[in-house]
Amino acid sequence: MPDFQQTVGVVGAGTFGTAIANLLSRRVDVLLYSRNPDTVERINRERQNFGINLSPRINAIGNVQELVEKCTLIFPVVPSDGFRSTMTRLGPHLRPYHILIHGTKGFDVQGITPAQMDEGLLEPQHVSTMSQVITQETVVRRVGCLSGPNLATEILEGQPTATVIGSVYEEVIELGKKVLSSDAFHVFGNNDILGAELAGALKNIIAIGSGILRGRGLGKNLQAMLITRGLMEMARFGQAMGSTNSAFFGTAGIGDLVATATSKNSRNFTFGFRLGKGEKMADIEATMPELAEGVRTLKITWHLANYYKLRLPITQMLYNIVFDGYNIDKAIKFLITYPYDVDVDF
Ligand SMILES: NC(=O)C1=CN([C@@H]2O[C@H](COP(=O)(O)OP(=O)(O)OC[C@H]3O[C@@H](n4cnc5c(N)ncnc54)[C@H](OP(=O)(O)O)[C@@H]3O)[C@@H](O)[C@H]2O)C=CC1
Ligand SMILES: O=C(CO)COP(=O)(O)O
Repeated sequence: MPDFQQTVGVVGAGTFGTAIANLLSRRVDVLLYSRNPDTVERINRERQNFGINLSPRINAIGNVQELVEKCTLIFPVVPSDGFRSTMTRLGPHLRPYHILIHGTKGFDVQGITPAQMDEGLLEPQHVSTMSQVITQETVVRRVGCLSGPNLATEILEGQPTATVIGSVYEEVIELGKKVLSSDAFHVFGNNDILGAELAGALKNIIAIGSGILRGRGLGKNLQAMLITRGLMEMARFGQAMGSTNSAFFGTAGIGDLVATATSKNSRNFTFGFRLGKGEKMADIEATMPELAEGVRTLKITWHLANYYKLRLPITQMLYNIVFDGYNIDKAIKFLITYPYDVDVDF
């Protein structure tokens, strides 16, 4: 069995995968996997990615089998809609001794077509978190997630922040802390992995809403209320999905929500900002090369909330705005006059 302390793998050479690789390289050698041979060749030749110099301890790699044989600890950091296919590619090479800590903030949907989903047929059995996908597609059981205020652009600049590793396995949390912790990166642990994954995915929805408010030129009062009530909706949805509240009130929840819902470096906030400025969804998607996971998460969450018969007025309004072109000012009026009865209701 290879020694995880010598070489750690990262799957996905996007902005967050590169940021994680840079953090890891303070303590261990890193193999950064990209499925694109040109990306592998370029990174190894230029020793840069996204304009950031890479540590000499990072090497790009395009061979899955070699990656898995050389690394027992691997961080998959690919978008949620490519996560399952990535796991099916890694699956045949992975062994029970491997440990996977993913950094993906979104949901997987399987067993239902997009048209069936639009007909309202989505049920919980169709939706998985990334840790569930790992255990469905591979023999790996020691799984964790990274979740927290981790805007990749800031991490790549060397700015300090914190994260939480969610895992039911203490050894996964301890190992993650060991390889990632530094004076620029504080690592917490939480045994509620489901809560940490849900919080990381759901805050992207609220970040879109916050961007919309900024795009409309609205101020901090309303943004603060959106974040406050948005957090309540996240926690309520989490309860319906079976998680505790703890992750929502920590680093993975309110921590990441504040960062993502207030930063122009967030793709989700930017997506909302442009909607708020009056741009159409199709135009934004066509001109925004980066990924806004929250759009996909919003659709899945709205359908599941309907299944659970949850009343999530912010999620409802955002769904109407994003997918049905509902008038933003009417949506804001609806929320301001919504008959919320109590301030804190859980
Ligand atoms: N960026 C951020 O600030 C943060 C992002 N995250 C989360 O991390 C995840 C990745 O985000 P980010 O790195 O920003 O995204 P990017 O779009 O920057 O990069 C995604 C990477 O994943 C690879 N990829 C895409 N689809 C697949 C696939 N089907 N199979 C294998 N590889 C694939 C891409 O490879 P290729 O170049 O070959 O297409 C690319 O290298 C998201 O879920 C995001 O929410 C979490 C915290 C912070
Ligand atoms: O999850 C993130 C920060 O923690 C990144 O947010 P965006 O995907 O909106 O850029």
